This record gives sequence, C-alpha cells and structure tokens, in this order.
Amino acid sequence: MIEIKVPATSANIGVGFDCLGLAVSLYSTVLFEPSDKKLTISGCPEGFQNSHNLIYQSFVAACNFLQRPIPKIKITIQNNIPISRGLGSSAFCIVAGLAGANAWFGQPLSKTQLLELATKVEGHPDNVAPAIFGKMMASFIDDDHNVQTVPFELANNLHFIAIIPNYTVNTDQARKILPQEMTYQTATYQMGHAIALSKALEIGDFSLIKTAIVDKMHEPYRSQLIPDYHRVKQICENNAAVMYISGSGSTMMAITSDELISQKSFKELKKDFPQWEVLQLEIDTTGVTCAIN
Ligand SMILES: Nc1ncnc2c1ncn2[C@@H]1O[C@H](COP(=O)(O)OP(=O)(O)OP(=O)(O)O)[C@@H](O)[C@H]1O
Ligand SMILES: N[C@@H](CCO)C(=O)O
Repeated sequence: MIEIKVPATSANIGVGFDCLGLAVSLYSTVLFEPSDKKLTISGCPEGFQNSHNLIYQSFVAACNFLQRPIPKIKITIQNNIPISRGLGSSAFCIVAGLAGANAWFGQPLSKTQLLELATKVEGHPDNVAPAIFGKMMASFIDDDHNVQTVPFELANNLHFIAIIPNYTVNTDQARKILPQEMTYQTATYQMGHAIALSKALEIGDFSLIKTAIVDKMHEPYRSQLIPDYHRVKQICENNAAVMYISGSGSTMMAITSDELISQKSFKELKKDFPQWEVLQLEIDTTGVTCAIN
C-alpha cells in the first residue's frame, strides 16, 4: 500500500499574490491500493467519489505523462484540510495524486518534475510548491514556461494561527472580483513589500512583517467576500498579531512573534468564534512524503 501525506498550504501571505506560499503542520493522507474494481474512492464527500475526483484526475495525469497504463485502484482519503477555505485543499489533491502515481511506478519523477506537473494542473505554483517542498516558497513561471521556485526557511519565533470560518469562499469568484489592471505605482509598492516581507519572515523581524504584509492587490477586494474579515483583523491587531487572507479565503492566517502571544490570541479567537475551527500551526519543512507498506 502507498501512503502519501501532504501538508496544508497558505498562499499569497498578503503581498505575494500567486507567487508566495507556505506549508503548515496540518496534514491529509491518501492511501493507494490495487483493486479488482476500476476505481473506488472513500473518505471524501459523495460528490467527489467518482472519476472526476481531483486526486484521481491527477493520478491519471501522472500515468499519462509516464506513458503507463492506468491501474485499477482503491483510494482512501484521510482528510484534515478543509475544502475551499484557502488552505490548499486542491493543491493537496493534485500533489497526492501525482505523488501516488509516481510511487506506484517506482518514483521515476523528481520533486521538481512533480512541481511542473502540479503547476500545470493547478494553474499557479504558489500552493503546490510548498505542498511538495515544505517551508515558504517563492515561485514563478519563466518565459520558457518552466516553474522556478526558491525556498525560505522561516524564523523559529514566528507562530501561525489559522482562523477557519464555517463558510467557504469560491476561488473562481475570488479571482473574478479582482481588477484587470494595476498601476505602476501599485506594482512598485507590491514588489518592494513582497521582497521585504520574504526577508522579514526569514529573520523573524515582526515589526517589518507588520508593515510589509499590507497588500493592495487582492485583499482589499477579497475582504468583501469574508463578512467577518474586519472583526478578525481587529482582534488580531488588539493581540499584537498580524493577519492576512490565506489563499483565496475564507481562512484568515494570524502571525505572532512569540509563543505567549500566540496562546493568548488563540484563546481569544476560539472564544469569539466558537462555531469556527481555530488551529495553532507551525511551518512544515518537509512537504509531501511517501511511505510504502
Ligand atoms: N478531500 C477532498 N476530496 C476530494 N476533492 C477535494 C478534496 N479537497 C479538495 N478537493 C477538490 O478541490 C476543490 C477545492 O479547491 P479550491 O481551490 O476551491 O479550494 P482550496 O484549494 O481549498 O483553496 P485555496 O486554493 O484558496 O487554498 C474542490 O472543489 C474539490 O474539487
Ligand atoms: N493564489 C491563489 C490561491 C488560491 O488558489 C489565489 O489567491 O487565487
């Protein structure tokens, strides 16, 4: 049996729209086994238990890339990553499916090749890169259509809290709401902030993180899709935490500069949003893993 474990990922990190993402210590696992039937899937909503399932579609994409026959297969999902909440559930499916097929055929693909394939399926590399490599990754697609990705080790003093509403935000809608164009002035603002934020997260300079994370490219528009955005932001700021919209939302991710502040913010957020999931998370530094039993 093949067991693939993939971390949840938090894309954009404020000013890194479609290029920054980090892996966190929340994991989903997929088991792949030979079967008598063409396809059996369990562990996900019934609507996804068919051949359109993104894990299976990605498994098939890897089989096709490797020019191997598609095996009869049983897929068992042990899911902890909430679906359509901005924590990379689609990246989890894509990476799990590709890595599952890779393991099935004896690991012919490197992680870099998995990233190329995963980016083709997802359309952008910001979630799939940290799902594969762990850490924070800065990624882009170059003029030859190759995916370039650069790892950042984040400072140990930083702690993350995922504040997960009990409602979803549709990624397509969250992309359609964005303007078509941006001025040079805003582009310059974003570049300076994204470069500074990457360094600030690496060295754990919380005061620089606070200034550099303030986005003008998507958060002002997407905050309209999250009714509790301003309330959560206020609570985070009152507790000396900074907050950004994780991926396309609805999750909001708080960053704190030490363990005590993290505990305090966590307790307050849990108290204020009893119907929501609030999780204290660390950075995952490994990315996707594979065990063969
Ligand atoms: N556990 C799962 N089982 C089956 N399909 C899933 C599962 N998790 C996610 N998916 C697939 O991924 C889609 C959700 O992708 P979407 O991009 O909307 O959200 P997300 O990846 O969680 O958010 P973001 O990209 O903002 O982090 C679902 O519609 C489904 O197709
Ligand atoms: N960078 C993507 C992440 C969600 O897939 C977005 O913000 O739309």
